[in-house]
Amino acid sequence: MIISFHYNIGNQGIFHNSIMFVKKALFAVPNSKSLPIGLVARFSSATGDIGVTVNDKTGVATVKLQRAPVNSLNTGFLKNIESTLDSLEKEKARGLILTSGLPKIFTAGLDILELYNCTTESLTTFWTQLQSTWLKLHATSFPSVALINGHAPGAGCQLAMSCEYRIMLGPKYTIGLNETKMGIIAPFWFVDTMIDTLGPRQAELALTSGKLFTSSEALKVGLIDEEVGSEEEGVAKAEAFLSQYATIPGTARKLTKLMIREKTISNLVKNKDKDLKNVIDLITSAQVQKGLGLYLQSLKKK
Ligand SMILES: CCCC/C=C\CC(=O)SCCNC(=O)CCNC(=O)[C@H](O)C(C)(C)COP(=O)(O)OP(=O)(O)OC[C@H]1O[C@@H](n2cnc3c(N)ncnc32)[C@H](O)[C@@H]1OP(=O)(O)O
Repeated sequence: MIISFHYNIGNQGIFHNSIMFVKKALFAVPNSKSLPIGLVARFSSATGDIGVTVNDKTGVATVKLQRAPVNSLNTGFLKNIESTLDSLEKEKARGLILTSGLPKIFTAGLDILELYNCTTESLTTFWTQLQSTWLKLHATSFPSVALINGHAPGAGCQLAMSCEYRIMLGPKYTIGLNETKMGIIAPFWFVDTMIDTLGPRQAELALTSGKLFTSSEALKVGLIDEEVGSEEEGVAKAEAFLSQYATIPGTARKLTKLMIREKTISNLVKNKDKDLKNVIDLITSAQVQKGLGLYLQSLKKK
């Protein structure tokens, strides 16, 4: 077994090293870093770090999101995720395992600091990037698995639902679209995605109450496909899921996926401007700004 070392200087000048085994090759992704879990830096860089490893036997890429402290999704991080997906498409990856390199958090969803005290201009940049990153993830040509190894509220749940298979580490973490709890409304394409995943009845119950599901509750309603007791088990299950596609012709697989997702995708593509306007009207209102301020304070007080 050959072990190779990679030394990267993080955005904030923090020194990292990582150990990768011979079966895995470092994938050339712009702006990406490979950080071992134990060396996650406690800073929140503008673009975050994305660790990408590709198994050179199977062609499956493991993408680890790393933007301390909670992988919240800001414009730069979303852009970084989108570039990573672009690179994987270009390099013809055979599968994706999307997971977190941080302990306890898959992603805390949208960076609330992008919503609070924002300007119409900054919100437009942020929201347009979110739409674009989501469209890319939702329509990848390769099969995708979310290995949810921590909490996944709000847009964290949305990213997970856009993968084709969800495996969640139990039993401590929660997942769901909790927007109504914050006094905001999930955008229509979040709602569409949840309906596609849970069916209208369970989606309505979940969305109206802003429910955050434990892993076993999520399994019961079909929000996740498998619950596991350890990350190792999760990786093994993700690899097993993806391995079934090794013998399925890629184009037939991809076109079938896109046919099933077409309605939800084209609903956003056709209504991007309307969606943006809805968000600007909602988020810049005095009432929502006050609520977001209180929510941020409550998170900081914990
Ligand atoms: C029309 C608009 C629609 C909007 C659509 C989408 C909705 C979203 O995605 S909104 C975001 C939804 N997410 C949440 O509500 C999660 C909020 N966070 C949490 O519940 C907890 O932080 C979490 C369970 C994720 C982690 O808990 P802890 O491990 O205990 O960490 P802390 O709570 O101490 O947090 C550490 C640090 O991070 C800040 N934080 C947390 N979440 C966010 C966030 N989403 N955006 C920005 N910042 C966040 C938190 O305030 C702490 O900050 P400091 O106190 O300064 O360290």
